[in-house]
Amino acid sequence: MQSILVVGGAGYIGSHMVKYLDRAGYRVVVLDNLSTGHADAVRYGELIVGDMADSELLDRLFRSHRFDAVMHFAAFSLVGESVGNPGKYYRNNVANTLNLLDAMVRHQVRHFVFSSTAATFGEPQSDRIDESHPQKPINPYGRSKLMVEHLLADYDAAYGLKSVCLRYFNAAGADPEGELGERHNPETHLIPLVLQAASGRRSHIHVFGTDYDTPDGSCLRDYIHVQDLCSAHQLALQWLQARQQSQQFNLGNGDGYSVLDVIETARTVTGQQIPVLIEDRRAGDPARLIADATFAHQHLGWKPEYPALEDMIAHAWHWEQSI
Ligand SMILES: NC(=O)c1ccc[n+]([C@@H]2O[C@H](COP(=O)([O-])OP(=O)(O)OC[C@H]3O[C@@H](n4cnc5c(N)ncnc54)[C@H](O)[C@@H]3O)[C@@H](O)[C@H]2O)c1
Ligand SMILES: O=c1ccn([C@@H]2O[C@H](COP(=O)(O)OP(=O)(O)O[C@H]3O[C@H](CO)[C@@H](O)[C@H](O)[C@H]3O)[C@@H](O)[C@H]2O)c(=O)[nH]1
Repeated sequence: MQSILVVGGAGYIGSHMVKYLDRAGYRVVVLDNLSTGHADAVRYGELIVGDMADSELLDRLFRSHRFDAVMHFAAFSLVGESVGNPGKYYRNNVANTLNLLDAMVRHQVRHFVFSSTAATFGEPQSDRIDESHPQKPINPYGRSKLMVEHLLADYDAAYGLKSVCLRYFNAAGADPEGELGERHNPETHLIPLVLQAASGRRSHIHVFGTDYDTPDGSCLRDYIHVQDLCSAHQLALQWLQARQQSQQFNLGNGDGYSVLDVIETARTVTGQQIPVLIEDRRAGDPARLIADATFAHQHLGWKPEYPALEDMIAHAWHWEQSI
């Protein structure tokens, strides 16, 4: 049985990954400092509460377990916040990740799956973004993730640490079985906020900008179901172990939905009024981010199970009503 260390496994995407790995027959250990995650989101495997900045803890952890690979979800990940507080992002996302990688090198764990992001690309120069698209991030969050991509290339060359960087577009939805979902506090992501407005937990949803160069003036994003991210991670790990080659993959569905499209779809799914207030643009937001994930389809054999925005919103709505 393979043993995987999931760093950040108490968070939104990480907790779904832990369940997915457990179901797929892996042994899972989670390291999480619970800064944005929840202990009760770790329903499977073992939770160790601690910080990846703590080298002594990492040494103990790597000594007491024989990990076949590390999946790394731990980061701060809010675009707007990163513009106002860049040090927080570079410290946790870059310096602390470096600490984790150094521990892996010390303990000779050679396979690493990294949560990168569409935010490493910046303003797109083509309708859909594939792996050859230039990476020119326009906010500190995107730059922090791109720095890790660069240092992973250097750690492969120097120490033979092989990695897969998965550049997710906008993660959405919840566990189709209803056991897990997105629970950020404060919440800043569009879909959970829209659903809080639908359930009456909020009076309305703000739309950040309707003057972008897009069909309805609001930003376009490519939403990907969290469960489909999980399947991509497992395939990427298998690919890495078979090929022993570092690689980057973009993960999205290739469809751009505007903020107003998301609100309209949520009205249909929930049957609720969702009052809207138009606001100024939010700092650091690119107008459109849409993936070309052909490479992941071809090389990983990845096929999203829930590509429809309606399904993502329906699963998130089920979760919203259960909490
Ligand atoms: N949510 C998205 O749409 C999206 C899109 C692209 C990339 N990503 C990336 O995916 C990853 C997971 O995102 P998420 O939405 O699940 O975020 P999240 O905030 O829900 O989860 C992150 C987890 O990491 C933990 N953590 C943070 N710093 C830590 C540290 N120093 N030591 C130990 N644990 C720490 C947090 O407590 C939390 O449980 C992040 O790296 C994020 O940048 C997310
Ligand atoms: O109350 C809100 C919240 C968001 N938005 C807009 O909705 C879109 C999506 O925003 P959000 O859900 O906050 O996600 P992003 O800022 O696009 O970032 C997500 O998606 C990125 C990849 O595309 C990841 O890297 C980030 O970690 C993840 O937070 C953006 O245009 C926002 O301006 C609103 O209009 N009103």
